[in-house]
Amino acid sequence: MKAEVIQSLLEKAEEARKKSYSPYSRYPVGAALMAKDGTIYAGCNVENVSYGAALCAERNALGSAVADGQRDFTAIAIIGSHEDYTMPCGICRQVLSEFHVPLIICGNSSKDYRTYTLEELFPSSFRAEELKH
Ligand SMILES: O=c1ccn([C@H]2C[C@H](O)[C@@H](CO)O2)c(=O)[nH]1
Repeated sequence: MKAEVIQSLLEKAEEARKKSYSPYSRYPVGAALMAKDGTIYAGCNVENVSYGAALCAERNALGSAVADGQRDFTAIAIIGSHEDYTMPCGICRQVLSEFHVPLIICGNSSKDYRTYTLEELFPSSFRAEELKH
């Protein structure tokens, strides 16, 4: 993926991060998911007084994209902390795996990031084919 495209995803993730509702953890996260047609869907974490009801930025971005009819994606960028690279949680890895989001860009600012393949972050995943066994 071209550096300029990664840059624009990180910028969108950073914008969404500013809208995070995270009064309990005080850890705002933003995500930006690119569909194969180039459309970008943003999401932020939305927490709840019942802590377990919190929704992560990545899953909110994916939900918006799917509701808009998207099923094929090229990459997702995530920004949480500005001190460290923000890695997706286990549940988000499972959900990204469902839609085969192939590239995960973990940023700590719009300029500094690391990229991982889905396979690197979520190897040997549980697959739909297994339900047929
Ligand atoms: O990849 C991540 C990791 C954490 N969070 C959120 C969940 C919770 O609101 C806060 C602290 O865990 O960060 C995300 O949105 N994405």
